[in-house]
Amino acid sequence: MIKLTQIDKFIESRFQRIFILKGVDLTIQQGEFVTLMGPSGVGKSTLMNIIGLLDQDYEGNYEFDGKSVPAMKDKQRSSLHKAEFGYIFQAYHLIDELTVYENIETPLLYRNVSGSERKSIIADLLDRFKMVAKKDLFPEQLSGGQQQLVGIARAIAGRPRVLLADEPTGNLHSAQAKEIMEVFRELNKEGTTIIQATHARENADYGTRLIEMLDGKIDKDIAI
Ligand SMILES: Nc1ncnc2c1ncn2[C@@H]1O[C@H](COP(=O)(O)OP(=O)(O)OP(=O)(O)O)[C@@H](O)[C@H]1O
Repeated sequence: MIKLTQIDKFIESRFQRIFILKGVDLTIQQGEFVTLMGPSGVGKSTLMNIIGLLDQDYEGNYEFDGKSVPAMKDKQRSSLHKAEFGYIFQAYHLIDELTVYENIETPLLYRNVSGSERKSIIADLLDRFKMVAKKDLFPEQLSGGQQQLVGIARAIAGRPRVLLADEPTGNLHSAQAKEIMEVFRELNKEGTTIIQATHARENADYGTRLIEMLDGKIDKDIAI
């Protein structure tokens, strides 16, 4: 599904080229649950942004479902991003002025999903995450764990095949973090491919594969 070959990402400073990723080869099959770990600044978020089609500024090849991503036109890449990827961030990135319901609805509006279908998808998600009673509240009226559940609901509303989660439990206490990881495990069982970056070793135990990065490279790649 995802095949990265010899990916280099670098920035040009005045005197030298600084590599953020160097020679990364990585193949991820549909249905895997992959955890990226490694010290801060090692390139985890950079790699996830490349995988999620948010960063085009790199060298090497990236094939998604056998199609070369660098060869795609911007429009094609952007519709692929919208159709196939859901993104979850450490800092939730919910829209403060919108209710829980409206936050979950946003990506569906971009995808031109009909009103009745939107209602049914959101009702299912609210039910699944036990947030029905909270649907008219605003993000600031929720706990961190609840905000992250809304972030997940929003990310999966469009039924993406790949879920990218960048330090998704970084702001949560351990019980909330566990709840989020259980949701990921369930989504993965239903067939969603999950790629998470985390500093928490216990989060890796929910996955099927652990990749440790060092100095912009893959240092270890272990099946769990
Ligand atoms: N646009 C950019 N310009 C300059 N440096 C950058 C840019 N993007 C990333 N970097 C640098 O690349 C390195 C890798 O960053 P990245 O965010 O991918 O690391 P990370 O492993 O996700 O770290 P963390 O665990 O702290 O989130 C960092 O040293 C960062 O400062």
